[in-house]
Amino acid sequence: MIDLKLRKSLTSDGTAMVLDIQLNIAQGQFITLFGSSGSGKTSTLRMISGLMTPDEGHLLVKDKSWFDASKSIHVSPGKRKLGYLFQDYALFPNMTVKENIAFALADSKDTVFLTELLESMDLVQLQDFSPAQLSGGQQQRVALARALAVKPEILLLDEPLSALDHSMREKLQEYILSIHRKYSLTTILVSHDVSEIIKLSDLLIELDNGKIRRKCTPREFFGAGLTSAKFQFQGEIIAIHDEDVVHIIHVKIGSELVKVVCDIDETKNLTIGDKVMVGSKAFNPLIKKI
Ligand SMILES: Nc1ncnc2c1ncn2[C@@H]1O[C@H](COP(=O)(O)OP(=O)(O)OP(=O)(O)O)[C@@H](O)[C@H]1O
Repeated sequence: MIDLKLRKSLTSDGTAMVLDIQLNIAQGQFITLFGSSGSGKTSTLRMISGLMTPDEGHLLVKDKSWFDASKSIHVSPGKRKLGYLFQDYALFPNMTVKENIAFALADSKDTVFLTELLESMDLVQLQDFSPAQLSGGQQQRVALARALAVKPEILLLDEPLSALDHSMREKLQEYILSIHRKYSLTTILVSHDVSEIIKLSDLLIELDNGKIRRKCTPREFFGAGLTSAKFQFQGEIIAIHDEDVVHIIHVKIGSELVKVVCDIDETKNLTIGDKVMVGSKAFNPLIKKI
C-alpha cells in the first residue's frame, strides 16, 4: 500500500549523513521506527508528510504518486491524506475543542463525522472547553481527533505520548490502537518506549545512521536471548560497581532501583545510561542491552 524509496543528505551532529531507506508497508499495518537519536526517524516521517523534500526516490500511497524525483512529482503536504501527531499538541489556543477539530475537517459541513470523532475520543463533555482548560492527555486526545479529521490514509505519530505520565500514556495507547483499527489506518510511530512499541506495533524498523538495520516483530527485537524469561522490565543503568570478580549493575526501573549481579564478561558492553531489559528465569536475573 505504501511503497517508498527515499534518499536525502542530512547533517548529523555536524557530520554528513545520507538517509536512505526503502520500505513496503501493507494497508492496516502498525509500524514503529526505532533507533538512536539522530538516526533519521523524524526526517523519515517529514519526508512522508511532504514537509521535507527527498533528494531522490519515490513515494507511492495506494498506487498514487505523492513524490517522484525522476518525474518532478511533489504533492504538497496539505494534499496528502495523512494525520501527523507530535509530542507538542499544537492546538489553537483561541478555539474550543470542537472548533479545533472542526477546523481540520476534510468537509467542514460533515457534522456527523465531527460528532463521531468527539465520541470516539471521549471529548463530548469537553467540546466547549479551551485547550488551556485541559490536561496534557486530554489535549493530546484533541490533537489525535484533529489528525483524524482529514480522514487520513496514513497516521504519523512522532513520540506523541512522551510528555505524558505513565497512566495517561497507557490510556492514550488504548485510544491510538482503537482508532488505528476502527479506521483501518496505516500507522507509523516513532517511539523509544519498549512496552509501548510491543503493545502497539506489528513491525519494528530499526534505523541506524540513516539506514534500515533490522526489520522484525517488536517481540523478536526486544526479546532475543530473554524470550523464555518469566518476566521482563525495561530500565536504565545508573551505576556499575566492582565487587571482586563480579559487577553489580544498578538499574532504574520506573521509580524502583534493582541491583543485578553479573559476571565481568556479561557486562563488557554495558555503560551507565544504557537502556536494558532485566528479566528473570528460574530465579537467575538476566540483563540485556537494548
Ligand atoms: N532539514 C535538514 N537538513 C539537514 N539536516 C537535517 C535536517 N533535519 C534534520 N537534520 C539532521 O538529520 C539528522 C537526523 O535527524 P532526525 O530528527 O531525523 O533524527 P531522529 O532519529 O528523529 O532523532 P531523535 O530521536 O533525537 O528525534 C540530525 O542530525 C539532524 O540534525
